[in-house]
Amino acid sequence: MNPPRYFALIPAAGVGARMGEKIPKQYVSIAGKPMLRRVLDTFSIAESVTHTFVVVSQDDAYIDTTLPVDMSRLTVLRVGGATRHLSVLNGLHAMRDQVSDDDWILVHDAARPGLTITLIDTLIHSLQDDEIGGLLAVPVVDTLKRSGSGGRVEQTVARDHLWAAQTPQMFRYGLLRRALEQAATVTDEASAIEALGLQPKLVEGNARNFKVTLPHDVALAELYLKGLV
Ligand SMILES: Nc1ccn([C@@H]2O[C@H](COP(=O)(O)OP(=O)(O)OP(=O)(O)O)[C@@H](O)[C@H]2O)c(=O)n1
Ligand SMILES: C[C@](O)(CO)[C@H](O)COP(=O)(O)O
Repeated sequence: MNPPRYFALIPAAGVGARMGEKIPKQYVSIAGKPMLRRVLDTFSIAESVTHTFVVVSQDDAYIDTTLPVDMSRLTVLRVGGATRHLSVLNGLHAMRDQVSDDDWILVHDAARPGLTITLIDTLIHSLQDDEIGGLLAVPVVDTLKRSGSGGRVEQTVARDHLWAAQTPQMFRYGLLRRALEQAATVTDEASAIEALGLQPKLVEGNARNFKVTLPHDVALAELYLKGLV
């Protein structure tokens, strides 16, 4: 039997509504390069990753000018869906002829340009012998409040054992596809795996791998990418 391989799957079919830019946020330039291109460049130098698939929307007008010259380990899939969940699932269906059920899939948001090779390697080394798979995440450090009516605190939520999920989230192709096909809409891959009664492993990530979501996040991402923090 062939050893399992590692593939990256990048959902990049969102519109970036919360960012409020004229272009989808994955194409917004951070420290001189579109976010999505940064992510593609990082995976291109990850030696353990065999191939990267990027999912964009059917009418994406920006991807062609964002791609690197060397496309030998990169495929664009124009199969984006209405939600991140559907974009990932459509991507998994579209790549099915090129992967085996036992291959590992690393799903990573295009909106997390701070990912490093070290984080990819840490994730792979932590999970390569795992039965289920898992995800990068960081322990929650702030005290958490649940809001009630009128913007007032209804409850303080104990933060013990709470982690904020990042990506990549790494699961075997067959299991991940089945989980996403069966789940109600989920906001990450791990939730779909949990819905099968399984417990993904938490692997400590890094603050620099945060999700660029709001306009002011761009300045912080630039500081990380320029090595200023
Ligand atoms: N229908 C969708 C929605 C999101 N994504 C991708 O999923 C990742 C995380 O999503 P998010 O940060 O929420 O991006 P947007 O959905 O674009 O942002 P917003 O919710 O502000 O519109 C991004 O790389 C985004 O492009 C996707 O592939 N397909
Ligand atoms: C997958 C994710 O980045 C983990 O934190 C997050 O759930 C994506 O959420 P979004 O609402 O699609 O940005």
